[in-house]
Amino acid sequence: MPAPLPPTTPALSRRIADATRTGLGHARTGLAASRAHAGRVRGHARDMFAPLLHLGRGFRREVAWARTWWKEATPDRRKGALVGAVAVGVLLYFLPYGPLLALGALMAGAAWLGRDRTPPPPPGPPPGDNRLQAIYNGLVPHLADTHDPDARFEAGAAHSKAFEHHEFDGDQLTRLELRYSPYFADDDPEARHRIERVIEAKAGRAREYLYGWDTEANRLTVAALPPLPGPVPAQPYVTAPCEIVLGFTDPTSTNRLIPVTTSTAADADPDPDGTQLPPVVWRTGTRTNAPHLLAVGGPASGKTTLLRTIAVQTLRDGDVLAVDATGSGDFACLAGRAGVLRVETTQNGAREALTWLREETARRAAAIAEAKRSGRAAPEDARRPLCVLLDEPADLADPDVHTLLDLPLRLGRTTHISIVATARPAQLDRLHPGLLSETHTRVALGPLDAATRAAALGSAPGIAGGEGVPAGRGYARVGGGPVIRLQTPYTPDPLEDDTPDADRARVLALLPPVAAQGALPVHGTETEAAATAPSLVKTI
Ligand SMILES: Nc1ncnc2c1ncn2[C@@H]1O[C@H](COP(=O)(O)OP(=O)(O)OP(=O)(O)O)[C@@H](O)[C@H]1O
Repeated sequence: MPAPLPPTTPALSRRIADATRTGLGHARTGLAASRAHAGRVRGHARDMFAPLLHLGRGFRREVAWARTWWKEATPDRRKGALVGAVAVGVLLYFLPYGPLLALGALMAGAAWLGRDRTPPPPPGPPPGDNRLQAIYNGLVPHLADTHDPDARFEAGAAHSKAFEHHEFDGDQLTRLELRYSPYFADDDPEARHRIERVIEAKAGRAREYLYGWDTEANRLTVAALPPLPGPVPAQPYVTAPCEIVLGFTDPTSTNRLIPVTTSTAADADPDPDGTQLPPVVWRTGTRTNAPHLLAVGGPASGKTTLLRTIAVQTLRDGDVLAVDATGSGDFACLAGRAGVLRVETTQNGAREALTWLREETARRAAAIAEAKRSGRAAPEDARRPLCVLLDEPADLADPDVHTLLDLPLRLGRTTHISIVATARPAQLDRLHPGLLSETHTRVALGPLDAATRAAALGSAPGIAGGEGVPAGRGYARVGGGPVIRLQTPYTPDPLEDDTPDADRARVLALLPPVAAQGALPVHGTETEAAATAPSLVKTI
């Protein structure tokens, strides 16, 4: 009698189940490996015997052809063929190498007949065709027009009806030229924006596109823009006096290149030799028609970093007055440096600084006018570049403070005074009208909607798309020129804890030394501001 099986416990059942699972897994893996091996052997055998298989197929076809001919031939033709075959056989028998020649002919015929006769697959649609058709279909609701004599956009039509030229890089659309109905309202920004959004949605939102609207020829050219170089670390730039590098742009947007070092603290492979990049240069002083600048961007879009970039460049041959209406102390690194007249962070301090600025403008204007009257060169202290940094001046509560800016804004060019202001998009409505009308150099940073970007730049950029715009990336419009892309340099606050050491050292090396007469403090309170107010006017 067989011994009774021991009772199964839950642990034992689990072990049995695990063992079964492991066994099954091994069996499955083994089976898959043997299948793969068999497949490989089959493949090798097929390659090795390919000529024989080819000939065999040819012989079969020869036999099949002969059989069909025999079946379909009339008795007379069969007889004729038999006689002919016997005659040829006899002839070959007596001919030197005759049988060998016959065998060769038979094999040549088999080789010919055994060739692969499967027709090549019909050519598929050209690469990117589906994408182009998707763009076309997306545009039909916006561009279909029953009045269009050429009916270029119609539901169900092929994209070639309207798309005249396209270029792809792999499966990425890089260029598209299309024609649209002459009745399309191509001068309406809203209508244009709708078309651009459809194209971006279907061609890929990750890249930026340059739109060229030729309203005379009813033609739209879309060009995908390559990514701009990443942030360039703060460094001294090769520029003329009164030239400020705001950042870098596309090579097609400027005809100038300057040498720069592109490696940052995070780079494992430093780049001591540098490279040449196309700069966005803003000119201040008398030879410009746009001595004032307004930078617009949302929170943490890089506005203050841009102001620091401008400050360190101005301090090479000019003075800086910084008014931080946000009170965040982002310009503390400038305080007390040679050439930095004052760093203000309070409302009272801002009023005093701007009052001094108005008086300084009047003094410079009078000195320059007097010098001109008497036929002398303007005195040095009336010509020294002065850059006034106003971080978010819309936060200055006292409306009278803003009017103090009117004179410096108006006389900035002749008195070598430049005002650089920043604003958040929501502050644009509250900004002093003078700041809007006199700042002809504009910068828009970070992600902004199309309408805000156009309002900030004073003109629609003609470039759209590109998701997730990082801090320091945006657009610039210098002196009413075209809107161009901009990547600002990375000039972080050296006093911030999280600034990498190499970047901190780089920015500190660019700043002038602490002034001999003693550092001016960053005023945290209005009392401190009042206490230091007399030292505001710098004696030159
Ligand atoms: N060009 C740049 N390259 C790399 N990082 C940058 C660049 N510009 C700014 N940043 C980073 O983005 C963050 C925000 O920058 P910043 O303080 O200048 O923005 P902001 O617009 O002044 O912000 P807020 O309006 O909140 O004061 C910082 O960490 C800064 O280091």
